Amino acid sequence: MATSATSSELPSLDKLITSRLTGNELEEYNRIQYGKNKYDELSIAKANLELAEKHNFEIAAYNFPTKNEELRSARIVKIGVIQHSITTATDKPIVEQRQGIFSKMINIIEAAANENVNILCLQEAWSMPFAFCTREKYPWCEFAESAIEGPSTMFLKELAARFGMVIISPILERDEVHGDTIWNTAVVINESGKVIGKHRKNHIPRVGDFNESTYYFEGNTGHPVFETKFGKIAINICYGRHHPLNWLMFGINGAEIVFNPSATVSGLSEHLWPIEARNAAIANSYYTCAINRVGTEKFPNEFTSGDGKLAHNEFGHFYGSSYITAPDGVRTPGLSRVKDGLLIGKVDLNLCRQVKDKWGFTMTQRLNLYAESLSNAVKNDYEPQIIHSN
Ligand SMILES: NC(=O)NCCC(=O)O
Repeated sequence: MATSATSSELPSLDKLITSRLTGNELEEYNRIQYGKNKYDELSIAKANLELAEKHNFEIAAYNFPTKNEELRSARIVKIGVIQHSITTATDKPIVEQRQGIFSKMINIIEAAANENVNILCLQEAWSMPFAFCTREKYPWCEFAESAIEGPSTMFLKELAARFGMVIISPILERDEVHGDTIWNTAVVINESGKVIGKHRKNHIPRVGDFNESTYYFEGNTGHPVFETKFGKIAINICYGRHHPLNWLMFGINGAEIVFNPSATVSGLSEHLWPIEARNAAIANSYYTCAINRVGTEKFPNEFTSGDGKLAHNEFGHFYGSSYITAPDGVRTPGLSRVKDGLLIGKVDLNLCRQVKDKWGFTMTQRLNLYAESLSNAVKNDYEPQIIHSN
């Protein structure tokens, strides 16, 4: 009922390229397409490769070399992102489904810790199936949990403290204090295992089978940037990646790394995936990390979404392909389209300012021009600025 791609799924776009091109052609492809003729791949500890082999996940790590400055010391941080499939059929008890995911995550998080990852982000709604396609309230609402003391937070708090790692945990949140409302939320846990805050998804999709608006409303937490021991981080949850102003506000608030935990399927968005988070890194002079689920999730009852498709009970293929982009637009290859994975980027946060100095995007962005234009554009009597030919 759960997981794994069909045998016809392409395992990896990047591997397809590297299996077809060699030598100078491959270097030219990489330079033009990804910004660097050769990736600076980091070696992975043998024990970790064995762990990955044993538990069937991919592990890859890349360095983003950055020029040393005279007056500021380098601010080297290891970022980790995890993509994973669900483990258990979606008609099994909730606790069993959640525990299945916890059990596999322990191995991947341990691998991240062994590679000295400082900040780790998981995928959207990581501890449950992405059941919002169904529009059924039960049992799916029962997965919603407290951001402070729900099972996912308790599980990750312990690991964050044990490994001295900041962990971002995107969950389905139940706010019991405020009307038992449900939210799509990323919880930020610091390296001591303390919840330092949360961000709620700002933009909720109403496209295809993404019937999330049946369950939760647009977030009410603005654009928080969390100042952690390892840098200033923010989270732009999934569909927010289609909204340039959402990315912009995290930049204005000083983010150095913006994570984009997502759940999206190949029929809908795969051609957009390599562009949006990468473009945001370029436009806002920060690092971005695009993280997608993997596998095909199947639900007990058929559903429709008013788009002419016949009733079905599979959401489609979550294509993984998580990747990291630096502020200069250089990116890593993507993780697999079909397999769980841990992707690590060793970055120097000084690059954010170096790119601002070089390209001047923050200096030239004309915020007050747009503030004025936008405040006019939202008025009911706004007349679009169109010059007619006659
Ligand atoms: N989870 C989510 O917001 N998905 C919407 C589809 C997309 O943005 O590609």
